[in-house]
Amino acid sequence: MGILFTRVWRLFNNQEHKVIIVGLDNAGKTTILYQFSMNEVVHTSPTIGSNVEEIVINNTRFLMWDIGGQESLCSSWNTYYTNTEFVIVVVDSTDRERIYVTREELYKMLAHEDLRKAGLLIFANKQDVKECMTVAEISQFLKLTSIKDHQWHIQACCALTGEGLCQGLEWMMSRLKIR
Ligand SMILES: Nc1nc2c(ncn2[C@@H]2O[C@H](COP(=O)(O)OP(=O)(O)OP(=O)(O)O)[C@@H](O)[C@H]2O)c(=O)[nH]1
Ligand SMILES: [Mg+2]
Repeated sequence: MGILFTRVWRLFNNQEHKVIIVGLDNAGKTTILYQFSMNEVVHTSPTIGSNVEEIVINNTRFLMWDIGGQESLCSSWNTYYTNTEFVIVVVDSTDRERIYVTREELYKMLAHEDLRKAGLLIFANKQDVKECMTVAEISQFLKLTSIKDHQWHIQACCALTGEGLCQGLEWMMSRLKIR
């Protein structure tokens, strides 16, 4: 019984958690994905389709899908939703004009049945740029406090330096622990 329990526990603990990284084009999704997987800044070009990487942190495995954010691609985000445990929404904090587009896409996603149980992590990226939107401003624009049916967290970050990314992952790990 003890051995069986241990095996089941390991199996459970070892499972891969599916994460999708979405957001408008140029937000920094691919840069974030490769900061997670290689710990460095890669030269990116607009993603057509998706990139996927396995990220292992303290024995916890995440399978992270970085999905292209160009307007024509947003309508295909839903093909990635099945079994997703976390949605990471990357916001370009310098892009004040399109924050409302992000809000529209965000609420469309949250209403999708396949994401009913998914946790939501918002990265307010490009915090290195002067006069970018703050976390408080983005929270307000996105009306985050109105989200009651999903666990959510917003994290300021800079994908170029990696600042703030670990804190985002830590929040995801903390959500896994309390399940
Ligand atoms: N200043 C600054 N630039 C960043 C930051 N993160 C990403 N970038 C730049 O923003 C541009 C777009 O980054 P990507 O990671 O390709 O953006 P993306 O969200 O994957 O874009 P799509 O694939 O088109 O959806 C690149 O030139 C990055 O170097 C950041 O934190 N600060
Ligand atoms: Mg990309």
